Amino acid sequence: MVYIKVENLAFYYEKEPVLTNISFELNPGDFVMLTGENGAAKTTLIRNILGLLKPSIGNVTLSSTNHLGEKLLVGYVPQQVASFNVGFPSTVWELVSSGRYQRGKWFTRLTKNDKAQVERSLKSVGMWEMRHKKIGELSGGQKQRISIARVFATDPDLFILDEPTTGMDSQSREEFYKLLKHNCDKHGKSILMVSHDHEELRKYCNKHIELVRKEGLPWRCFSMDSCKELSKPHYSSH
Ligand SMILES: Nc1ncnc2c1ncn2[C@@H]1O[C@H](COP(=O)(O)OP(=O)(O)OP(=O)(O)O)[C@@H](O)[C@H]1O
Repeated sequence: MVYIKVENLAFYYEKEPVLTNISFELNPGDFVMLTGENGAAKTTLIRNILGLLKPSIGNVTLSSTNHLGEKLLVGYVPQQVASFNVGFPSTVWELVSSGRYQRGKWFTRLTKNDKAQVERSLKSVGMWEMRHKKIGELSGGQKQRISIARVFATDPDLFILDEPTTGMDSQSREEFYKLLKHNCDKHGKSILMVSHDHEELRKYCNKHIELVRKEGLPWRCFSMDSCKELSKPHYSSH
């Protein structure tokens, strides 16, 4: 089963090419790191996958179902999402709980199950003790963790994370990578993560996509060599 299939993708801003020759697949249980220098179009690639930008050439296909045959749920943490202002009125618990409400059902009460998932999500990013704090009172790194916890609370099948560990210290980063890997190996979750922390992250990932600039390409245009297999994924749906 394939969650994301990218076939010969190229993308142009106006007439300016920034991506060319991108092809890869992401399967259940895959933990994929996406690297490349600043401006290598990593975010642009993610926005093409999410359907926020339309490929200029080629195709991106996102599965409609997960490995259990249910609707595929995608959790996206954009780059530098933690920009809630000082006056943001919600508490940590309220914001993360909002990940459990389904669209159009804002007045439904959280079930016991929902609350347990919110608790697990907050604990997984080390923010349980801070659940009663106002969002505006948190540090940048703490706000970033809350954004991640909210995505965890939705229990997605596919995580698309754009530099999610910005503002985290190295111990928290390592714990976060371990948690993600556990979710891939044990529950068949899939992850596509943009990162500049590739030395550390490569211990946890099973695939690596690097966007590189090749001889003969326009100066802003990046391409990929391969989707390198770093290890075998542990998860098998059979
Ligand atoms: N809306 C836009 N219009 C025109 N050019 C853009 C637009 N957004 C990004 N670009 C350009 O596209 C290129 C890729 O940008 P992108 O943000 O995808 O890179 P990135 O690899 O995610 O960078 P970073 O590591 O710095 O976050 C850059 O040269 C950038 O200036």
